[in-house]
Amino acid sequence: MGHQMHSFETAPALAEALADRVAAALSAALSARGEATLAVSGGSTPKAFFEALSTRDIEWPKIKVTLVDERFVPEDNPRSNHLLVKTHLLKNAAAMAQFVPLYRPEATIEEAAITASGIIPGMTGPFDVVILGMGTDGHTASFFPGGDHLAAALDLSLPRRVMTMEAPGAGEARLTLSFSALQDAGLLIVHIEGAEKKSVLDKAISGTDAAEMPIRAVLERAATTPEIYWAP
Ligand SMILES: O=C1O[C@H](COP(=O)(O)O)[C@@H](O)[C@H](O)[C@H]1O
Repeated sequence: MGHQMHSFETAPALAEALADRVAAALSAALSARGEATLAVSGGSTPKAFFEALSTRDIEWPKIKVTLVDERFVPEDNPRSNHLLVKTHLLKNAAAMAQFVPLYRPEATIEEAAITASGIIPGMTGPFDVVILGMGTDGHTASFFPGGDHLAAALDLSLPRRVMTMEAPGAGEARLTLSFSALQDAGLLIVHIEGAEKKSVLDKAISGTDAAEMPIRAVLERAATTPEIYWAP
């Protein structure tokens, strides 16, 4: 399996181009089916892209947005990916989107994963668009090296679902979509920025062990060819 590389001179140029690309993919899905689904990542990288996408003139009320992963913390926690999306994406035209959070206020994270699996979009068929990030440890979504459920999360024979993940480098316990739910998106993007992440990506490309660098599962085994958007 290969990948397609899109390199930009600046992060703002990447944000605008990626917003155009995602908006076009969502519009195409809306024309075909009357609805569209988008799963986005958290972290610090997507902020400018979210801001740009929020201004695109598409039929946001018909678009369901969710997260590829989330910490098991409520929306008002500063480390919540929901808070990030609310602050930077669900505004301007995109304020009308249907956001479906991964976090559920259940007593345990296991119960939250079961509840979320029954509610969030993308559990019965491919997402129209998935935006992945990547950490400098090679994690993507909450597929962390050393994660307690990493093997199951990457197992394509297992159904689409929301899973729990704990790992030494993850901080809080996490909720994550399974790889089976992400890898066949109509448009599969890996969005990374900076020289350090480029060298992490190069290292990932030069090896095969997904347990060491889970982003390799995306690069090697995704049904949809991943498109990497990178700027220094
Ligand atoms: O923990 C996470 O980190 C990755 C990468 O985040 P960044 O801050 O380095 O951009 C992100 O893709 C993931 O959604 C998030 O939960």
